[in-house]
Amino acid sequence: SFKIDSVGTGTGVLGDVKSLNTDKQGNTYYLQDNTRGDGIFTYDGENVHQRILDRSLRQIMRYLPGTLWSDSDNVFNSSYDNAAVDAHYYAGLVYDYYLEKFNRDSFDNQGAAIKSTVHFGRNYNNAGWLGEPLNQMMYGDGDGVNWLPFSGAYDVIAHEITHAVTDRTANLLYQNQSGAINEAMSDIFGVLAENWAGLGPDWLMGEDIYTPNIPGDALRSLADPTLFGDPDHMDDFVQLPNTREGDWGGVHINSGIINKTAYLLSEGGNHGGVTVNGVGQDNMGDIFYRSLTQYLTESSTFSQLRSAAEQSATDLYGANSSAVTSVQQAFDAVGIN
Ligand SMILES: O=C(O)[C@H](CCc1ccccc1)CC1(C(=O)N[C@@H](Cc2c[nH]c3ccccc23)C(=O)O)CCCC1
Ligand SMILES: [Ca+2]
Ligand SMILES: [Ca+2]
Ligand SMILES: [Zn+2]
Repeated sequence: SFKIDSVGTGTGVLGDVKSLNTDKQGNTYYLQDNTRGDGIFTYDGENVHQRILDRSLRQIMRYLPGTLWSDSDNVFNSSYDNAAVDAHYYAGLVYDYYLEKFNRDSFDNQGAAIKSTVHFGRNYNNAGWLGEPLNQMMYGDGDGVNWLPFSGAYDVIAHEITHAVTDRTANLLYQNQSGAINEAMSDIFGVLAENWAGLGPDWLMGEDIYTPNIPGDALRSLADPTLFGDPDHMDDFVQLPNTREGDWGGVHINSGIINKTAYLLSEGGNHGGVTVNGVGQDNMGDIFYRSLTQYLTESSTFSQLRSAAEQSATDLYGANSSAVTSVQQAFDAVGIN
């Protein structure tokens, strides 16, 4: 069927109203945004997680992506709609971020369709990027106490889409130091994208969907990872087994060291006995984006990230630029040589 672009409105997880690019087919409106790349598609998982017996990816694949979200009047204002509204709207904003800031057309730089499944599971307290062969995001509803529906946070959606960018570029192995860099890249561009959209500025991850009854906390902090129990220096690198229980060698924990590095490079500060002269968010983002897309590989270590960032800063600003010095200061400050 040929596409008819329409514009609807919807209410997000936090009760905010926003306009949505939809697709009109007959008298039905779908959460299909035809204005960006090969499209942005949002699906109803219909609580698939509860229907999967063994929770295996093979089982999940039988049910995902679910049903393309449809509505009869192009007004998505029921509570069941909230998670879909934000998944759809924020995915479009993340597409715009990568296109405007890095001239990257979707996560594969070839306009790949961006697909999200919400209502992946009632009380399912997580979200994620499901790589090959699904190549889509999924969002749990959260338990309502510790978590709201995960698509309600722009930085979470930018985090997940950045996993897709990483998969198509450095393809950093999701374990140990390469996995912690993978995680940090998603947190860093999650925060930068949110600040770019004017929905911050903060250096926190997931604050909009984390513990709705407790203000001011978050899943992670890039400015001070230790606020939520993550390390901010190599002296505190956490050795964990490369298992699910060990968070694949602590990828969501040791990412704090790289997150802190990015924060210091951007904002400057004194840490680990070192003074860092900040270069600002845009320049930090350019240095980390160039590292991710031009120099890092599957097995890159923290030390190789330092080399990649120094080379990227040299490429962008010159060998004797203050930016190169700032990169060296930032990595010195967290003890990465
Ligand atoms: O993308 C990621 O890194 C996380 C996806 C984890 C995942 C991996 C493989 C299959 C399924 C899910 C999801 C997010 C995450 O950081 N999850 C952490 C923290 C977390 C979320 N829900 C939890 C429940 C219990 C404990 C920890 C958590 C984790 O999975 O560790 C990213 C932003 C918010 C949720
Ligand atoms: Ca945030
Ligand atoms: Ca909270
Ligand atoms: Zn992640």
